Amino acid sequence: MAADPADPADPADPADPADPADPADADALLAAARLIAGLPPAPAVWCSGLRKRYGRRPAVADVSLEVGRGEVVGLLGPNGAGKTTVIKMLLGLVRPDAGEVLLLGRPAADPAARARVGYLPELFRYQPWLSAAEVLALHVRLAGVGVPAQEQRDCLSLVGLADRAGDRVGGFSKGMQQRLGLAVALVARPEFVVLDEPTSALDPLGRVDVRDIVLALRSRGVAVLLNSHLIGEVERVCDRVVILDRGRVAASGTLAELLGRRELRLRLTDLSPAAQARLAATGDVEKADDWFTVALPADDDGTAVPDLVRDLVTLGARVHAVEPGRISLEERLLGILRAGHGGER
Ligand SMILES: Nc1ncnc2c1ncn2[C@@H]1O[C@H](COP(=O)(O)OP(=O)(O)OP(=O)(O)O)[C@@H](O)[C@H]1O
Repeated sequence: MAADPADPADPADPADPADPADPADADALLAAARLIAGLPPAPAVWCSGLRKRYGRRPAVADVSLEVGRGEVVGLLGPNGAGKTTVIKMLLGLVRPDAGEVLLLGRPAADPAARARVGYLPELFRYQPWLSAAEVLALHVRLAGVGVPAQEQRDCLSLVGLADRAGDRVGGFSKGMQQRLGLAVALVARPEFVVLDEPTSALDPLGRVDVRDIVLALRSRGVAVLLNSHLIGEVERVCDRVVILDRGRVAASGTLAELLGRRELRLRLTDLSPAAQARLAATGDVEKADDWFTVALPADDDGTAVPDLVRDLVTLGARVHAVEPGRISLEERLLGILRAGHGGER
């Protein structure tokens, strides 16, 4: 007989709650609890199909991404690409028009999730009448976390503000305010840290400090989402990169995936016109003395290099050296953005 979901006594009724006093239900509850405890923790953040429009202008057209626990992900893209808007939607600060977000496995607006997130916004101003130490203490209270005073002082030392703890924030330089913002993002022992342009006002030493801080966070299993125009910074610290362009994900992947073995350097002599044409047919070629750098096709299935070398030799070229070249993230980023704009930028 089919189960009757309307019958409260029917065990198949999904609305009939488990009774912990019933040994069968208690065993099932225990098994479910063990199953859940054994699951890996939810990603630091996950989103799918995010969209946001301001008036008639789409700021974010369709963005899906994930930051795993202990992972450092870089967000790159030109001005106005939608990076800050995505960040704000991930943190429940801007309501998406469409799409879903899970922050540490919970809805983005859930205070329990937000209390475990550290955020350095792109634009911020702290209360100018408070001292740096008071600003930190205030944020610790807002996060509802007990952080001892010594740990708060350590946090100010970490960002290089130990000797300015008692000074009013109103008298801080831009870089010092940014350092304080970083301390605020870190002080409540977050599991996920979002840094929106954390080094825009920092001197070179400050930038190195931020890099070290991000790497230290990762080594403690803290996930980081880093939005920065400093591509070298992203390249040095990020495990993965998401490139946004006009509100969409233009590319994403690990640095190895994005940069890959997409170029080949060859030292060649006795290059006939036919061999030169064969080289040019592979991809863009740059020449410096006897060295040729050729871009490999993005869809290379592993045959491009052996086929090229075989053909060059057949066409009479002398092949002295063949080595993989690695383009920089900056070159890759520009290539992706130019391709997306039909080469008009
Ligand atoms: N509050 C807002 N009201 C109206 N338009 C907005 C608002 N916030 C963002 N936008 C628009 O949304 C688009 C994306 O902006 P966003 O700040 O997310 O870009 P971004 O990639 O962070 O840029 P940048 O690198 O310059 O900081 C832009 O066209 C911007 O003008």
